[in-house]
Amino acid sequence: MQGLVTKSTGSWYQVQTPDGRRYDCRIKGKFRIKGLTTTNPVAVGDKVDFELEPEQEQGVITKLYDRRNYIIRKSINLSKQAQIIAANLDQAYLVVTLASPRTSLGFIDRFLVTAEAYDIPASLVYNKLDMFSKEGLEILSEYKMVYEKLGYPCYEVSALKGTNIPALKDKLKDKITLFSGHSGVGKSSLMNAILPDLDLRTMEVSEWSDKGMHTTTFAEMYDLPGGGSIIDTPGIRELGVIDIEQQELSYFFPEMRSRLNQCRFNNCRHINEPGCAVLEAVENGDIEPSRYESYLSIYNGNDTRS
Ligand SMILES: Nc1nc2c(ncn2[C@@H]2O[C@H](COP(=O)(O)OP(=O)(O)OP(=O)(O)O)[C@@H](O)[C@H]2O)c(=O)[nH]1
Ligand SMILES: [Zn+2]
Repeated sequence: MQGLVTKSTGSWYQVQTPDGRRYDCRIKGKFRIKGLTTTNPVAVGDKVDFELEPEQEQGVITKLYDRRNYIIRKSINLSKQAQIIAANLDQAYLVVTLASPRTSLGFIDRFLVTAEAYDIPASLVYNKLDMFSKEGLEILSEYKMVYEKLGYPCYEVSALKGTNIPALKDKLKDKITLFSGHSGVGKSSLMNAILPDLDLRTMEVSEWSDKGMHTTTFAEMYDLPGGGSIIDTPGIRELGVIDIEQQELSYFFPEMRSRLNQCRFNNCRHINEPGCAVLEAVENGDIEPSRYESYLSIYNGNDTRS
């Protein structure tokens, strides 16, 4: 049978067939991806073949189909190992807040660079709109302008009050969307507002523990009532930017990418080179200083997680 992986614990995978049934499956044999050593070979969003074990409700995954794209998380140790979080995404949404807690611009830019590197369209969802003062709303519209100009759609919502949730739902229709965000930005509240029957989740989790499966999920997919699905990544703070060479980094900033062929040197690092079109654009205000700071920070390998 063919199915879609909707949940993964690293040893168990939940696979959904086109008729909507879900089966718990294990993996048999080895699945290797060229050039990438991963701790989990199959991830949420993967299309697989599986066979049910005789007289059992559980199955064995026998084939993994090619991925359109995938996102990974670096392992904590220094080995080259990575964990695949999700595969075959149509878009990635980062939930952010301007206050309580404030999502830093460095964090946002890092997320956007990662999405560019994986070739996944990214959007920003500003939550807790109900908390904004008049000045706050002005700052918000400035932020939105910066990112929208770069081609990243921005939405302002209140999960608490339900503001602009129907418009957001429209954008999710028939797409597979990854939701990401710092702890406390209201990602869970937002998902509850989008998926009215999310209470199902807690039930499923306890069912899994009854079977003695360990229930630390990397990611989980939920179907939207009107078509499409969203992928939640509980406990994952940041997507890993691995495999980006320093020389490639500017390519993942759209405002730099469009100027790269105007630099005097074709191996320009855009740091202090004469005739650098990027530096020139920063100086005359065509590139946002905060974006350039993020470039330098990622270039120098600094952690911008705060
Ligand atoms: N005022 C306001 N508060 C909100 C809104 N959305 C969420 N909150 C509050 O923000 C806090 C964090 O919300 P959660 O939904 O738990 O946030 P989360 O991002 O899932 O965070 P973790 O559960 O830590 O991963 C809670 O106290 C929510 O009630 C909103 O739109 N407006
Ligand atoms: Zn340059």
